[in-house]
Amino acid sequence: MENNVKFQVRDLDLYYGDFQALKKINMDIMKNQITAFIGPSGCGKSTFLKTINRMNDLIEGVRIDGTIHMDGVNIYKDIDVINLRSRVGMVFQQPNPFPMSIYDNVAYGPRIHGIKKKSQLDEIVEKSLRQAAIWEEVKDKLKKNAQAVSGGQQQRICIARTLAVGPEVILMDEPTSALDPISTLKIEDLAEELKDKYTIIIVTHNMQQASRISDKTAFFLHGEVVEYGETSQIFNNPKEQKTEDYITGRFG
Ligand SMILES: Nc1ncnc2c1ncn2[C@@H]1O[C@H](COP(=O)(O)OP(=O)(O)OP(=O)(O)O)[C@@H](O)[C@H]1O
Repeated sequence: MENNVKFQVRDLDLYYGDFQALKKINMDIMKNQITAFIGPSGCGKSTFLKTINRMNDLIEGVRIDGTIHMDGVNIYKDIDVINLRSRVGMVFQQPNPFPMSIYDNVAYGPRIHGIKKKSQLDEIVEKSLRQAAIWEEVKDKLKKNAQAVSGGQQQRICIARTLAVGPEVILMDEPTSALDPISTLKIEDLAEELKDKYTIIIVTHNMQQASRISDKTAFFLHGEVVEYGETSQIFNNPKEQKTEDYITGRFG
């Protein structure tokens, strides 16, 4: 396997009971890039994203066939879920800080992983908040409840919480859809900065966002990947008529 491939997805099918939500997905997702998933509502973007850190395993009646390898390791067979989730972090559509202080939110994961020393936690909290481009805004109110700041700030705190456990991959499920335009741009800038160190996969309904920040784009329709390639190619010169129809707004 090429060593710049982070995830190798082969013939992935996912069923919710009788309903097939993903159909024969084949995709190589690259390290240190931003990969965007686009497509109309219900086409399977979030379902696919969640298979990457095995969030669907929690749902009753889900069946998954095919394989996903991360750095050559089968994530459904050869790695436990706890380990996988510490390496593959996730940021959700609605900022979801825990009802506790900003500091405790970011220290939460490291504490679960057994880090107790205050100086070490202080260091991780500051570093993570800095990386999430929110340190300057919250450094004087780390004891404040994380739910009592703006939505855009909450989302960056959630990103810091994800970074604090030292993941390699960040999955983002429509991370800016609940945010105002300025906060959205901050998260987009942040994603671009973070890709030097992380592999980022983002589900977005916002096509400008996908074309602004992603390196590769996958267009999903009815559980299938219609087209996957360089973002500039997908947006400027799509090979498939269905992709063109979607990105030009002819259906959606
Ligand atoms: N827990 C579930 N049980 C049964 N069906 C589900 C479940 N979650 C999703 N689905 C179905 O699977 C399909 C894909 O859903 P998914 O949420 O992955 O789509 P999406 O492309 O992310 O949509 P959106 O853009 O609206 O978030 C949809 O038809 C949805 O109704």
